[in-house]
Amino acid sequence: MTVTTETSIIVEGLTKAFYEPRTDSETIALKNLSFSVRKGEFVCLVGPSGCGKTTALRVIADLEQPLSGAVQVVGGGRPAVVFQEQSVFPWMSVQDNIAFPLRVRGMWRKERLERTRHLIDLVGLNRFEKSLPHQLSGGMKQRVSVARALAEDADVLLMDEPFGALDEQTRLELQQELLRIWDASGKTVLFITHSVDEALTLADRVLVMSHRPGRILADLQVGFSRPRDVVELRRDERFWDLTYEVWSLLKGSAVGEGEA
Ligand SMILES: Nc1ncnc2c1ncn2[C@@H]1O[C@H](COP(=O)(O)OP(=O)(O)OP(=O)(O)O)[C@@H](O)[C@H]1O
Repeated sequence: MTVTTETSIIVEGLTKAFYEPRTDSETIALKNLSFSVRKGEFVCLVGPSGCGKTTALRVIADLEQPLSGAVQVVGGGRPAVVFQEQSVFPWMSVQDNIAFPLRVRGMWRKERLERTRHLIDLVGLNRFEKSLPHQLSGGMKQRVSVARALAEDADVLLMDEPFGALDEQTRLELQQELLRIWDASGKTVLFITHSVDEALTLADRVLVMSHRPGRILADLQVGFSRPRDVVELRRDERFWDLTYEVWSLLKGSAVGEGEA
């Protein structure tokens, strides 16, 4: 794989297996997975349930060790991660949740307050600074998670089905906001989703994975112009052509086909 100054994430020949001592069995989650992501690119990983998407992301985030292969996040710094389950601290206000990574970094109070205020503004949570998570809707809690990940100020943002548990309308709203934030931030985003629709709405490139053990079936360019309007996009015939293409690939990769 050619590594250039424009490369942000490199995944090469990644294999990961989980051993289950109770049944003395092994699950091969990933086998020889390779791909790369350019700096500032928005890449979505789609694939059937259990194909190893989360495992790949956890290895990239250094939360899991691979059996073989290598991962490199160029430019240093740990990637920030947003998970599907709302990973906010329930006892902390919106403001304190978002400020947490800044506090850990030892940022001075004045600067921390300014930065937190900016992030609250960015994710549209004004008037809710003092609220506790249980007083917020699911969509609002995910806004807090996104803001907290942005507070980490990492170049790479890894997102694992962050909008998966939300209703369609809230999901569309958050997709639009994420695009706006990403446009302004220049961050590299690797975003996992089950939704073909969501992947095509957000990504510059969609990587389609096979059933477990996951490998890349296709690497599709999504050439819609930016900034995108998540609703208007649906008037574009290419959106539906690509939807068909991805679904055909997923349908062609039958369950068990790729099992080791
Ligand atoms: N900690 C673990 N211990 C044992 N097996 C695991 C572990 N984590 C994942 N697996 C197995 O590895 C395979 C891949 O799981 P993974 O969560 O990466 O898939 P996924 O594509 O993210 O699935 P989904 O889309 O449903 O979240 C699955 O068969 C899963 O059961």
